Amino acid sequence: MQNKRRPLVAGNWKMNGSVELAKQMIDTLDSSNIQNVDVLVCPPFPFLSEFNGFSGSVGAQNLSEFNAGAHTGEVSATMLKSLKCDFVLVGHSERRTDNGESDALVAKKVSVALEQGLTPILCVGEPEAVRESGEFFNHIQAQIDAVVDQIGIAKFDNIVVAYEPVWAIGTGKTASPLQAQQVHEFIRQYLAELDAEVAQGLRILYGGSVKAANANELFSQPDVDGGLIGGASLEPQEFLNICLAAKG
Ligand SMILES: O=C[C@H](O)COP(=O)(O)O
Repeated sequence: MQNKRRPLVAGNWKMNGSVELAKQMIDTLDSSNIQNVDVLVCPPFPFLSEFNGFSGSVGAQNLSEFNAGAHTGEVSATMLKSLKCDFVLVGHSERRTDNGESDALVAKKVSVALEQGLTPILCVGEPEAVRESGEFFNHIQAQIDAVVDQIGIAKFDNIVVAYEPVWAIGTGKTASPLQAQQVHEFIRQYLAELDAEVAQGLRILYGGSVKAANANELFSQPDVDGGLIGGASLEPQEFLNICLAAKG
């Protein structure tokens, strides 16, 4: 039987990179013949087509909640599919902050991605003040509830969740393996109350200052199924080393 929780390592380039970096990344990853890990690169929209023929997967960093029409500057799920995307990040904290994406909008985007056959990577996580207040489980639960209400628990079979504590993103301040495990376990147990089988098969990635040097310890936690990598995914060899750390 296929391992539904096969490790996944996703690189989120954010608003960085170039055609040249795409070529270097593909060369490095394709020549490494990585086994037993799903590798995903999420470059900015203009570089998606550079990944045609890449041995791993390609994904987008965002999608529109609309399918087509007069929505200037938006990119639809159908367009992403035509560019061979399999995945799309939804609700990254930078979009929640910079673009005011609400839990409800994020839930709608997850639904649209699924309808068009994309696998959404639902990003959740608490800001520093929420962590310090001790209310982080409630914060994450609300982010997840919005999506459960929109799509139902059964469709979590076709999504990936990424836990990214906002205070750990791009700060060099990684969550400890214990802190990551604690939240991942919470997410899985919370969803297991709705459907144990779906929760057991759900991939939950950790994101926030992951590097090759700390990846192994984070990925060894029982409920951590890989990573969502920002800064370190811009360096081909470093990203490859993180992918290799996920294969167990
Ligand atoms: O999507 C990736 C995350 O925001 C993590 O970014 P980072 O690895 O630069 O901290």
